[in-house]
Amino acid sequence: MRERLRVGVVGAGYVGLTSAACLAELGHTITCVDVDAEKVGRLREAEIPIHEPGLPELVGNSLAAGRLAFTTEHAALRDVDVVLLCLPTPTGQAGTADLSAFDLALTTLRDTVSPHCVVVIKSTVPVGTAERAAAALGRPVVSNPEFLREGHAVHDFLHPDRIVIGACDERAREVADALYDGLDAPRLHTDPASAELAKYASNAFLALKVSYVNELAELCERLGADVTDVTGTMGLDERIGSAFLSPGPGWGGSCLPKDTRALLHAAAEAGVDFTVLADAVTANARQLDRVVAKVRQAVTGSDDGSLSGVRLGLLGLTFKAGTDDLRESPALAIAARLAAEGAQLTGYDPGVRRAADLGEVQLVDEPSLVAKDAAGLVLLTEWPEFRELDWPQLAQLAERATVVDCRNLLEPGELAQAGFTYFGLGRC
Ligand SMILES: NC(=O)c1ccc[n+]([C@@H]2O[C@H](COP(=O)([O-])OP(=O)(O)OC[C@H]3O[C@@H](n4cnc5c(N)ncnc54)[C@H](O)[C@@H]3O)[C@@H](O)[C@H]2O)c1
Ligand SMILES: O=c1ccn([C@@H]2O[C@H](COP(=O)(O)OP(=O)(O)O[C@H]3O[C@H](CO)[C@@H](O)[C@H](O)[C@H]3O)[C@@H](O)[C@H]2O)c(=O)[nH]1
Repeated sequence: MRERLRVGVVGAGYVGLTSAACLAELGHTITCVDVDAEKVGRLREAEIPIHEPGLPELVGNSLAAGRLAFTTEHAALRDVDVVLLCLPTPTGQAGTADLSAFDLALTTLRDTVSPHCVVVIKSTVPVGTAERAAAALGRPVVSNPEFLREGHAVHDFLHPDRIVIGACDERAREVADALYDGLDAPRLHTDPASAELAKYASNAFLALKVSYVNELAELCERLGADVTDVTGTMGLDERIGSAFLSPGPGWGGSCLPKDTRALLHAAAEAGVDFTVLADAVTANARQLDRVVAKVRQAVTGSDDGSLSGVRLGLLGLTFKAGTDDLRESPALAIAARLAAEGAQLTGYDPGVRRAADLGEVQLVDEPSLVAKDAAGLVLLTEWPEFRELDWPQLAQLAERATVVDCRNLLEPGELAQAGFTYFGLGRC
């Protein structure tokens, strides 16, 4: 018999909302608290503020079944068996994780939850946070980091590669374990510090992989090799694996940049010179310059040509395909650099409907408007639908039919047939 728990979820963002909906699907009863009253109002109507496949259906079903409720009142957590902390931990001073929202929630919980309630941290937090929280709350606190990817959040939560539970206390560990009854995934039981570090170590390793492949792509260009064939060969080695070997405009999003900064900060504080990670971060910043240099060369035909007044169309603004998240998007960082050089930018992204924080980019709602009179198109996000665009028509609309494909998404031969001069990354 599976244990049904009364679960409190604090924070209704990508992690909190996904956890709440999926745990309700597993049969638990969920009360989800968020300080954002507007968000809570929309969630009560099953209006989902983020783009995550499957999430609207899960939230709608569980709301209707009475297994999921949203509130702004932390007091609603008085009788829950377990509380999941899903609060934001953005970059703070000098690269550390800013724990102010997290600490505020702890203060509120201290006076709210029952003495038997088990507290579980799902936010990504520095090593030692669970121990500090345990002292503040006067009870054991479990570290149970989340590994879901944006755009695949529901799938990743319900089919995780692993579930990590870091606990010092046996009962707390058992309660945290029971949350996931019904999921078929390897479980790793460890101490809170190891669980906390495992999360940062995983994200930092993913960042390393992409920085490696981005620099490799440049080497391929210089040596006349094709990066797709090089990484294709590497990826067939099980020790390397084929994931995270696609060159791009740089890694971004709400997690990899902030988590690498936080881990570097923690390493420095601990007196560890984490050079390989520091270099991966530097390489990622350099990748933005590489892309700008490539666009300049493609559009002006010279390494020092001026982009002033040049009209460029951007395809993709989010940090990757399948999400509406613009946080730390390399596409927007590249746009800012191009705009600083005087380029006039229009942008289209199937995930971005409102003109929010787009800097100098004028958002248009169809790709043909991006191509119209453009001196070049820059593909920055790997939305699959960009492959299916009417490229011959876009070539007609553009002032000059040039495309810089920063995701190696398009078929160079097809683009040439459509009339485009094509530039990819690391392709000969
Ligand atoms: N986004 C991801 O893909 C992802 C994946 C794994 C782990 N994480 C980690 O999970 C944590 C949360 O990330 P996220 O992307 O879900 O954040 P988010 O910004 O999408 O959501 C955080 C939510 O917490 C709410 N909030 C802030 N203070 C609160 C308080 N005192 N009480 C109640 N609610 C409060 C905010 O209003 C917001 O709705 C971070 O530590 C992040 O690093 C994120
Ligand atoms: O081959 C690749 C793979 C990824 N990226 C880029 O790397 C960034 C990160 O991508 P991804 O990891 O899919 O994004 P997130 O949804 O932020 O997920 C990461 O960050 C989450 C928050 O911590 C973790 O839970 C996930 O496991 C971890 O993959 C994006 O800019 C991608 O475009 C590439 O350029 N090439």
